[in-house]
Parts: sequence; C-alpha cells; structure tokens
Amino acid sequence: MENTKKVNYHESKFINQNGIQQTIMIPVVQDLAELKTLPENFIQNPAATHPFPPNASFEPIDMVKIQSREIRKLGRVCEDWGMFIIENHGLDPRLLHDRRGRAAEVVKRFFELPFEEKKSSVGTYTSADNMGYGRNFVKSEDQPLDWIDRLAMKAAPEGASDGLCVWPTNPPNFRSVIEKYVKATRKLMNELLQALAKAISLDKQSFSQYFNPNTSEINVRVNYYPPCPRPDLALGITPHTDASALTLLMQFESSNGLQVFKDDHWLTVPWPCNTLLVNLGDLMEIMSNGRLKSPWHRVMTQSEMGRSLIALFYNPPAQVEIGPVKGEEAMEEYKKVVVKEYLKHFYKVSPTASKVAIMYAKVN
Ligand SMILES: O=C(O)CCC(=O)C(=O)O
Ligand SMILES: [Fe+2]
Repeated sequence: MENTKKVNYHESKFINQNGIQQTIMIPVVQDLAELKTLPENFIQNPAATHPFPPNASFEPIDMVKIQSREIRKLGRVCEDWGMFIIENHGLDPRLLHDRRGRAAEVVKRFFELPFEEKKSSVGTYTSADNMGYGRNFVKSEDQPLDWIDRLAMKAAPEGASDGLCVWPTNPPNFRSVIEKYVKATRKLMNELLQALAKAISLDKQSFSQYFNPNTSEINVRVNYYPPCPRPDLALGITPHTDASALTLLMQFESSNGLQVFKDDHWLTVPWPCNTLLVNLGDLMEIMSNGRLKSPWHRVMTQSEMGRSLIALFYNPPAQVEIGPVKGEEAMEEYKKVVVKEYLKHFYKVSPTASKVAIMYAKVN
C-alpha cells in the first residue's frame, strides 16, 4: 500500500455560479505527503522554470541605511521585480527563529498536530472567505488543487470582529507569539510605506495617508507546503498577485519555493531562508498609479522537504477609499476604489489564469 495514513478532508465552502453555497471536500495535503504518485486533481503541469539572471538588480534593501541611495535602490528593485528582500529589519530575531524557535516554532508545532486536533484547536468563523484552517480559492469541483495547507487569521486591529478571529488554542502560545511578531512588524511596514513613496519621488505620506499607523488591518496567513511526490507536476500556490498593499513574508525550513514571472519567464527568487521578503500587492499598484506593480508569482514544491511561511498582509482600513497618487505622469491610470470593494472583487474572481483582477481598478 502506498499511503498508510488516513486521508482527512477540508470542507471548502464557496458560492457557485448560480449564487448557491456549495461545499467541496478537499484532501488535506499533509495526509498525502507519503504518496509516491501525485493524485490527478493536483496535476497543474507548471510552465518551465528559467535561471534567475546572474546580474539582475535584486539587491537586498538595508533598513538601517534607508536614506537617499538606498531609497533609489529600493525604487529600482521594485520597478524591476515588485518584491525585495530586507536586511537589518530591526526585528528581534528571538521573535522569529532563535534557538527556542518562537514564530517558526509555533507554526511548526501547529502543523504537526493531528488533523482533528488542528481543527478543534482553531475557532469557528462565519465567513467562508479565506479565513481559518483550510484552503484558498477553491471554486469548482474540477479546479486543480494547490499542494498547501494553510491557516489564516485577522491579527489586527485588536479584537477584529466578524467572527473571523480564529486563533488556534494549540500550541497554547501560538497567538501570543504571532501577535508579538505582528506588533513588531507594524513599525517596519509603516517605514516601508514611506520609503516606497519616496522611492518613486512622491511625498512620503502618499501611501501612509490611507493607513491608520496603529490600527490598520493586518491579516496573517501561515502556509505549509509538505514534501510533494511530483514537484514537476504540482504547485504550492497557483500563479496570482496578492490583493494587499504590502505582503511581508518570512520563510522557514527551506527556500527556492517562490517564483516570479518576468519577461515571459518563471524565475526562482533568490531568497534565503530565515530572511524577510516584501511583495507589493494590487492595492499598492493602485495607490502608486501603476508605477509599483504587483508581481505575478507562484510557489513550487519540493520532494525532499517541507517548507513553511508566515505571510502578513498590510492593508488600509476596509472602508477607506484609496486612489492613485500621481507623480509627474500625465494621467491617472487607476480609479478610486474602496479597499473592501476591491478585496471583494479580488476574492470573487480568483484564481485567474492571468493578472486580471486589477482591471477592475484601471481606467480603460
Ligand atoms: O510561499 C511563498 O513563497 C509565497 C506565498 C504567497 O505568495 C502567498 O501566500 O500569497
Ligand atoms: Fe502571494
């Protein structure tokens, strides 16, 4: 027998084309990790990967030196890639991955729990939309599935409501550790908003004007990609952009999963383990009038080892109307959108085969 493990299923709820709520049962990928063959519904046949150009301008951004030269570098890297690695981020390494693990450790311990314990440890949530322990963007029976298990929570503002506070109670320190990490990153993300505005020659408050620096929404998603029997056929996450303004990513255990689409090729992002990477989302593309574009990216799997990651999504408050902040360019290329409305649209149409959700906010 190939797989001795009992396979559990996530119940994925979604509204179908007839406006009716439907539930699909999706196998929990961790329970499939011992298989030698990839189940058919996970076959995505990803397009080939190309080598990352050796002399590409993908230099890390040093947050200690984030003044004129470093800001110009940030502008170049973002205009080329839509993402960048941060050095000297100022976060206490004990929050992240010191000997006692902290964030890395609670994530690992959560995913190590048996399925039933994971499920009972996570609270209930009223919305089917991408929160809680389960799967993203499953919209039909015949959609190829991603090789991922994930847990998503609203981490801020404190006491975020709508029944969406789904912190696991096991490991017992999961919430306190992740909340500490989130709290510490807010300052960094606010600094980044200002640096990004300066990087494209805008007033430094151009993006942060839409945020509340103390209470703007931060959503957390913890992804786990178990070892996969056929990394050549499967994807950890199908190609997408992030809907956020900024996404802050910290990866553990291994690297080489994240790929970015550039000049018609998929390239593995040279992102070392245990370092932070910032990915620009659609809301940033809108606010920057398209000068800072959200990159089209995907996640590959590996056969030998699993990989886990914490993603923080930083957005202006849901009710805020954002609009393009124009620099010297002649025209506004994007429309004003209410954050909540854009996110609703994004979740409704995703996943898409190419970068189309953003068209909602573009001037025709
Ligand atoms: O696994 C990664 O490197 C990226 C994850 C990602 O793109 C996402 O969670 O939106
Ligand atoms: Fe992403």
